[in-house]
Amino acid sequence: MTLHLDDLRVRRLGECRYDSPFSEMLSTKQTSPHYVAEGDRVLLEDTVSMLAEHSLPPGRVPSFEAAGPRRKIYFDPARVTAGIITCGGLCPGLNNVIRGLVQELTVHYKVKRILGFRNGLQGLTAEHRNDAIELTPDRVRDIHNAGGTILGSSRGGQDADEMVDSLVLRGINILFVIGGDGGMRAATFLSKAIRARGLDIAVIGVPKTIDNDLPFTDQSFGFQSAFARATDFISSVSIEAAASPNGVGIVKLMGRHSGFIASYAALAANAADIVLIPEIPFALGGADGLLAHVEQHVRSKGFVVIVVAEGAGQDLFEEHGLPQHNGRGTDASGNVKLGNIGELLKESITAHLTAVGLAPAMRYIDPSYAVRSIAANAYDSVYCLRLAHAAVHAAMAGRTEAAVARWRRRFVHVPLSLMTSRGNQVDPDGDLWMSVLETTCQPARFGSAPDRGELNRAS
Ligand SMILES: Nc1ncnc2c1ncn2[C@@H]1O[C@H](COP(=O)(O)OP(=O)(O)O)[C@@H](O)[C@H]1O
Ligand SMILES: O=P(O)(O)OC[C@H]1O[C@](O)(COP(=O)(O)O)[C@@H](O)[C@@H]1O
Ligand SMILES: [Mg+2]
Repeated sequence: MTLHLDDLRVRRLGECRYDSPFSEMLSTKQTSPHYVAEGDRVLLEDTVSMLAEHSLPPGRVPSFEAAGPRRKIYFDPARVTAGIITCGGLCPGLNNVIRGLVQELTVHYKVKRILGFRNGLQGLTAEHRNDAIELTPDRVRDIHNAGGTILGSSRGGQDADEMVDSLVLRGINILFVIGGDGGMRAATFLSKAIRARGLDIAVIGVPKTIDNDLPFTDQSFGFQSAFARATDFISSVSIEAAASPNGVGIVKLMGRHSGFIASYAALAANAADIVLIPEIPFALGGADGLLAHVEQHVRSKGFVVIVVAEGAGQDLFEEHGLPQHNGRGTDASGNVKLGNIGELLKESITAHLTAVGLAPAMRYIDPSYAVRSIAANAYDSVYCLRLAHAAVHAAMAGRTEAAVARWRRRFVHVPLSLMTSRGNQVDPDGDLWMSVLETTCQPARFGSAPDRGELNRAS
């Protein structure tokens, strides 16, 4: 997809006429590698060859608006009521973002009223709009020490007009939506309804997901904490598998469409023989299939350790007429329910090894919720705080229908239309997957699984 400068423009509610409380602090700042003045931009691409391909003057090269405080702001802070919602699956750092938003809004911008809507979009329905809680620095002081979200979260759609009514009735001028791909779509959907009514309400997304499946962000917050936790489970399973005759260790990790957690955790633990991710199809049977490789590991090394992302091998259920293992259908948010690949591997590996006289000691764990419900680690805590700062600056400067993200290590504003334009997946031809292959020594393909080109042509 070729992006042009116009695709990267962020919508503004209007001219910034108020002095920012940061204007004094900013008056001495020059544009520098660490501070970008209004008007300067962060490049979309960062290699000379990619830039050269455009053959465009510097002012037309695709670039993002840099995040950060402006000297002039759009909203009069004294009249602002801000709202915050968290939606979708849990992710380490949700409370850190809430805390960062509340602190930045109150301490620096002196915003007096912040409402936390309960349980995701549900909190914006007529039934629940009055359940919102007042968020103050006192209320959020210690919340970053705990996982989860003090506001609660949910899946499932709500009526856009009813949600906009709630924003109007509760006097909201700025809404922060902390959510994943679904949450960013919901923010877009809400923004459109707000725009259709000509309302002066800014909507800013803070992208969250342990799957790291959102585009235009180097890594989503919480991802580091989540894969670090997942690493512990891989280490435990590998110790168990190694200590048992014909040991088979399987760890199933989250990752609906993207195998980032599986790949990073496997690299960090450096104990997996096989990593299976949604981006790379694989075959179970046949001379080069997964089962033959598992058998080979057990025969030569005595045990095998497999890390599998939940979205891997979904084509196997139908292809082999295998039971769906709770798959099929969609959840309340419209996400496809997946077949349980962990159970499928456990059953087929047990059957295969037993049939060849290597009855296995199976050590299978699915630590999914244990991985995503923890508090943010130190790295993510910093990241969440800085994203929260960027989100507040963006909203106060009248940006809307945008998300804040870190892109090529700089904080930027990304139009929601781009955030929801595609997913982010492990590139089978990229350096991350190459590192996985180098570490595990697994083959590039298990069996005669169709290559990606064939799959794309078929769909
Ligand atoms: N296309 C959409 N339009 C409006 N709301 C959506 C859309 N997609 C998802 N949502 C809502 O956004 C919320 C979060 O989505 P979900 O997929 O559950 O989690 P996540 O934000 O983590 O991806 C849910 O309440 C869901 O109903
Ligand atoms: O059981 P739940 O709550 O529906 O969540 C399961 C999903 O949540 C995730 O952890 C994260 O998904 P979202 O970021 O889209 O919420 C997925 O990896 C997983 O498929
Ligand atoms: Mg999602």
